[in-house]
Amino acid sequence: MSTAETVLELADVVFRRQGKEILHGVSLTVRAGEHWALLGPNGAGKSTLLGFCGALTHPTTGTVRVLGGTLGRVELQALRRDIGHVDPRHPLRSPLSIEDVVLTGLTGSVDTPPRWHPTAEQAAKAGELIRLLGLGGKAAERWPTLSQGERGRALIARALIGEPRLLLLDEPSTGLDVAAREQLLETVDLLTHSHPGLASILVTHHLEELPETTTHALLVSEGAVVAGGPIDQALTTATVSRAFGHPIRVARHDGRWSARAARRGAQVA
Ligand SMILES: Nc1ncnc2c1ncn2[C@@H]1O[C@H](COP(=O)(O)OP(=O)(O)OP(=O)(O)O)[C@@H](O)[C@H]1O
Repeated sequence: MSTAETVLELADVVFRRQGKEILHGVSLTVRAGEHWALLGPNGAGKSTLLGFCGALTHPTTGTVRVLGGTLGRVELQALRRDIGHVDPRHPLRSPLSIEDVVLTGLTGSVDTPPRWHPTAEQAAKAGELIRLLGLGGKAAERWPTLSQGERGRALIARALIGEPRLLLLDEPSTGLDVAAREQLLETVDLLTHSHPGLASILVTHHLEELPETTTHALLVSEGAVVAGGPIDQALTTATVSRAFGHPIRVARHDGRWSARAARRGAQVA
């Protein structure tokens, strides 16, 4: 078992809303340096789980410890500063430049607060991250003119500028064409070298959207865990077929995952 520091711990988490039990006792431990995929069909409970990981929601019962603080006992705002949350539905309306968007990661706001100016050090850090995320030379380009892929990478830089210990990526490849998706995945893979202690959780419906550096997976269905742990054990033809309620053949080539329907007559292991 890894001795790396525990970044996130969900213990027997139950979540009820409007008389309906949405999560039925989910447990998960994420340690520094681990890169988790959170996978499951529509309505499985992935976004609800990510809400706990991001210190946004409290469980009905069970405990959630994020970065050493137990939800319900610590100030959520303080915890959130150490969590980088990449939301593809980032609600930006004004024409900020990439540099400005990245700097809003320091103020925790969508727009630049009035009269706020970065220090030289903060501006240099933003520039460094913009280059790391493959947007060098585009720092002054404005949000409305950016492609989906560029926005996605800018949001990762925004999430990283506060030097978080936990990075949450909510369906980061949604809406990207194949080249933009591949660039984004390559960028995520690079983070294992540039930010070695960082832990991450990436939500997706598609195995093809998993970065090669994903180390662990949690497969959920109907509010319960189907499989969880090191990725090679968690993602198999049997577990993925069970989670998605359909015979699906899972394969891994050159570090990348794929899933396709098992054809009638073919045996599913
Ligand atoms: N606040 C709420 N009140 C009532 N039901 C809710 C609430 N939040 C989520 N749900 C329900 O809980 C279930 C899980 O939702 P969740 O959004 O976590 O699933 P998901 O796996 O992220 O789905 P998708 O892949 O479609 O985004 C769904 O049936 C959803 O309708």
